[in-house]
Amino acid sequence: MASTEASKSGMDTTNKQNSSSQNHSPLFKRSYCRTMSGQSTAGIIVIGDEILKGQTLDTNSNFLCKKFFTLGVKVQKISVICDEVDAIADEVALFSEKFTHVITSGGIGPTHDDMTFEGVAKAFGLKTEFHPELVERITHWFHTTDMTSPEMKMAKIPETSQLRFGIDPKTNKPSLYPLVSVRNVYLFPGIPNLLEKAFIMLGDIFQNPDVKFHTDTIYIDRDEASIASIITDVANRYKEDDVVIGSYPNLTNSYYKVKITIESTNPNKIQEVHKEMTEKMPEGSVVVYDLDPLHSAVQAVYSFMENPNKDDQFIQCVQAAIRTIETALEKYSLTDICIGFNGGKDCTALLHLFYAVVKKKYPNLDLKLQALYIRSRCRFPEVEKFVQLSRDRYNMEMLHYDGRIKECLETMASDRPNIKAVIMGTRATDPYSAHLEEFSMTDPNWPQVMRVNPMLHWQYSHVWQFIRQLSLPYCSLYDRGYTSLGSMDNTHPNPLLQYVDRRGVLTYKPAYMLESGEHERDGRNT
Ligand SMILES: Cc1cc2nc3c(=O)[nH]c(=O)nc-3n(C[C@H](O)[C@H](O)[C@H](O)COP(=O)(O)OP(=O)(O)OC[C@H]3O[C@@H](n4cnc5c(N)ncnc54)[C@H](O)[C@@H]3O)c2cc1C
Ligand SMILES: NC(=O)C1=CN([C@@H]2O[C@H](COP(=O)(O)OP(=O)(O)OC[C@H]3O[C@@H](n4cnc5c(N)ncnc54)[C@H](O)[C@@H]3O)[C@@H](O)[C@H]2O)C=CC1
Ligand SMILES: [Co+2]
Ligand SMILES: [K+]
Ligand SMILES: [Mg+2]
Repeated sequence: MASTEASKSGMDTTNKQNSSSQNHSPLFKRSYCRTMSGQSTAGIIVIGDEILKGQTLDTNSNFLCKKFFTLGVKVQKISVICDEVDAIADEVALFSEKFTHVITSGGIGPTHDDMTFEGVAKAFGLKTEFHPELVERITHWFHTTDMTSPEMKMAKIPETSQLRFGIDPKTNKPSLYPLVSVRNVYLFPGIPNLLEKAFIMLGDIFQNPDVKFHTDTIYIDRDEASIASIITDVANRYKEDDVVIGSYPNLTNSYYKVKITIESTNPNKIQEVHKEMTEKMPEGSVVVYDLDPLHSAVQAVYSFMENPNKDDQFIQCVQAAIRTIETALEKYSLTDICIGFNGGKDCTALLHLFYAVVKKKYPNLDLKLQALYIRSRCRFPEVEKFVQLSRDRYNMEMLHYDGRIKECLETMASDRPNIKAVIMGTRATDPYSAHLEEFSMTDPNWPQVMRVNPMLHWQYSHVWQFIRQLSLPYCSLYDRGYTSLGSMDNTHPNPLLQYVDRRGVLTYKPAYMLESGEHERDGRNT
């Protein structure tokens, strides 16, 4: 079976062989995007009428780009083409020339519109033929020996194809269905979870064993235009080195406006560029930002416990909050307790504390945290959205109720009698909260649950210090001058944060810039 391409297709092997072997060397110069020496490149061809008709959103190419990035392979181009033999042949021939690896997604199934095998064969001037091993599998699988059946069509692949069976990580056995490749072209099925499974099993064949890629990220809290010359200047100085610098503005993140990425095969180079770039940036513009604060939640939260600084009020408050939550978890099991989460800043800080203390106490927990969310009428859509995002981020089971808090608690008492305690972000400066303690039952004329208030003595500034120090996401309204959230008809941005920006537009500073915490409710009519 394994015949060399030359004899089969009678092609002039010299220049074909050289050129194809030549373009296998990752060093060839005509690549589109900058690559580092030794770096392999890839091209992705998404095949499917359904994509071009907008009926199916292409997720395969994004999945493949993420995977290739971690493998250190530089994806240079993605193209989406229709299920047509000539379109496939042309694109595959071009990509096979230009890139180290070519991935096709789609069109290898049994239906009439699956033409990828014919297309790839045509790209290399090959015929398709029944591959004995695939015939045998398909016969056995679909119980058919009819060579004209649609199923058997999947066994008709380009001559000289290679079959690759990965090891299924779940069963640790060879995968049932092989991946077909022809030269440097790998033909994946279009169905996302089949493509993803196949790639996860086989992706290592694309890894450059001898080159390791390092990436580093710098976050800047200035708009990109104001620092573009610095970035360009540094990038030019390292143009000839094995360094690729990227700049990515982000208009919605609460912590940074530009993310700078530095990629290189040489870790020392990365250090050098990092140092030079950060030194050249404006004073105070480089921010420490944690992309995934949940990942480091336990370590970050419990590092406060090790902080010996006895007279730092903020540290004391955080330590006290951790201890109160730990005590609550001694008294109540996770089914007895829930967190009152209404998307506000206080319970945003509280949720992270609660999450970290629970994770420390129950490291292998797969239980969802229970959260109570009583929705007031005409609530802000931004709050609603943030509550959903937080639910997913912290894997919470939301107990939703609509209406007045007291009634909702009554309803909860009957349909969730297991809830005995609610952890809340109440602070003593909240209305009617001065008398509260860390553990205070609800008032006698209220449904009886234990209110747990770990943040009772936190000041307004402590809440923001905690949130921002840990890069916690928070409701976007707080970046627009809202300092305390009620419903839309009784809340507006805090007048104390108001200012006129350089274009003469009236804007508001973010909530964390409010100096005097006692004015936190100046934006509330009630
Ligand atoms: C579980 C619970 C028990 C209560 N018990 C009493 C009581 O016994 N006597 C009494 O007079 N008042 C009680 N209240 C009402 C409370 O005193 C406040 O009026 C109410 O929490 C709104 O506080 P706030 O406007 O300061 O908002 P926040 O400052 O946002 O409230 C502080 C914390 O309460 C929790 N919380 C507030 N509103 C909600 C909500 N809609 N959904 C989920 N969690 C929320 C959050 O954890 C929040 O961090 C209770 C409220 C709750 C949620
Ligand atoms: N198990 C396996 O690994 C293999 C299975 N097959 C068979 O082939 C058929 C499916 O393979 P193909 O014909 O290649 O699929 P296809 O090209 O027919 O696409 C199938 C469906 O996958 C989705 N899809 C396609 N491209 C996508 C993209 N880029 N992003 C997101 N979604 C996308 C679309 O919903 C499309 O209708 C099935 O019948 C399967 O049994 C064939 C080979 C391998
Ligand atoms: Co198909
Ligand atoms: K199809
Ligand atoms: Mg298709």
